[in-house]
Amino acid sequence: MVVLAKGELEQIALPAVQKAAPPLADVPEVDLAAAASRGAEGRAAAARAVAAACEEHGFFKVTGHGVPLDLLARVENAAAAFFALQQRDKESAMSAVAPGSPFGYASKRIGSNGDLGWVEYLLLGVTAAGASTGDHSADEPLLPAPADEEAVPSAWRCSFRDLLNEYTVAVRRMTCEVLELMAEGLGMAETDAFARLVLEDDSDSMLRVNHYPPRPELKHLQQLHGGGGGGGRVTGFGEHTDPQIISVLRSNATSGLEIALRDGTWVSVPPDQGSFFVNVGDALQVLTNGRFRSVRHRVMVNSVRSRVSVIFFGGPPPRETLAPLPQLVGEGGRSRYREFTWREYKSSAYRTKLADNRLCHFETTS
Ligand SMILES: C=C1C[C@]23C[C@@]1(O)CC[C@H]2[C@@]12CC[C@H](O)[C@@](C)(C(=O)O1)[C@H]2[C@@H]3C(=O)O
Ligand SMILES: O=C(O)CCC(=O)C(=O)O
Ligand SMILES: [Fe+2]
Repeated sequence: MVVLAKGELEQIALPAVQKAAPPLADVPEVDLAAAASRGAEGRAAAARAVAAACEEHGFFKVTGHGVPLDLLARVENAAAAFFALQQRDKESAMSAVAPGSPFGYASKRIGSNGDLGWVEYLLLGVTAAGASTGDHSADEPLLPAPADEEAVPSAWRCSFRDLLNEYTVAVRRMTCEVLELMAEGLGMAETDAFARLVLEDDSDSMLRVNHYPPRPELKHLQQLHGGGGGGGRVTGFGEHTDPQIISVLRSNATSGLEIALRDGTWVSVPPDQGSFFVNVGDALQVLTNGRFRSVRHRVMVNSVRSRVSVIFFGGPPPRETLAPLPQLVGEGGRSRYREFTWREYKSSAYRTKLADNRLCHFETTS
C-alpha cells in the first residue's frame, strides 16, 4: 500500500462524531424489461418516471437491464483478484496502460489536484471500436491495450481486460437505452439526442473500477460512540459531481454510496448488486438547461467489508459543442449556460478539486 504522508489520513477521516447518513427511503427505479414489454404506454410511463427522477434527484436505479448477472459476478471477482495483487504489480499495470495520462492504477490520490480518499482504482479510457455502426450491437474491444504488454502482470494481460471490454460493451448498450428514455421523458422528438453523443466514434467515455479496502479498526470507534451510526467514518471518494453526460454504477453488496438531496442533506443508497445506479452528470445538466440535476455524491467507508464498484462514464466527443438544447430552453426562455466544447469543459474541470462546482464558470449571468 502507498504510505500516506503525515497529516494525509486526517484529511480523509471525518470527525468521529459525524452521524451516518439515513438511507434514501424510496430510490426511484426503472425496470427496462418491463418498460419494453408493456408497449407504447408502458414505455411512455417509464420515460416519464426517468425524467422525474432526473429532475428531483439526478439519480435512480435500473433493474431489468439485460446485463447478464454472471458477467457482473465475473467482473467483481476479477476486480477483487486484481486489487489483491502485490502493490508493485498493480503499479506496473498503471505505468504500462497509458504513460503520462490519468489512466491506469492509483491508490489514495484522486485526480492531480491534491484530493485523497480511502480508495484504490483503475481508470481506463473507452475507445470507439464497435461504436461506429451505431447499432449498439458491436462487440469489439473498447479498452486500449497497454503500451508495453510485457510489463503488465499476467492477471491483467490474460483475461481482466477482455472481461472489462465485454462489460463495457453491455453497459454502454444499456446506457444508451436509458439515455433514449430520458429524451422521451423530456418530450423530445429527437430521441437519440443524448445517446448519439456517447456512441460517436470519438466519444470520450471512461471506465473506473474502485476498490475501498475495509477499515476494521473503525468498528471500535463506532462502538466507542455507542453505535447508532456515529463515529468512525472515513471518506472513500469525496463529494463531487461527475463531469460527463451520464454515469452508470454497479457495486458489490457493500454500502458506502451517498447522494445529496436538493436541500443539501446526505442520504445513503442501499447497495443492490443486481442493479445499476445512474447519475446525471454536469454535461446533461447543461444540455437540459438545468432541468436534470447533476447529482452530488460521495462514498463513505465504515465497514469491515471491502466495496468494489465499476462505473461507466458516458461522455461526448471532445469536439462536441455543448449548450442547452433549444427545445428545452423554449421560445423566449433563458439559456442558463453558455456554449462550450467538451474539450474546453474537461480541461477546466480537470484543474479543479473534487468538491468544486465546475459548472459555475459556464453559467450565463443575466
Ligand atoms: C479531482 C479530480 C478527479 C477527477 C478530475 C478532477 O480534477 C475533478 C473531477 C474528477 C472526476 C469525478 C468523476 C470521475 O471519477 C472522474 C474520472 C472524472 O471524469 O471527473 C474524476 C477525475 C479523476 O479521477 O481523474
Ligand atoms: O465508487 C463508487 O461507488 C462511486 C465513485 C464515484 O463517484 C466516481 O468514481 O466518480
Ligand atoms: Fe462520481
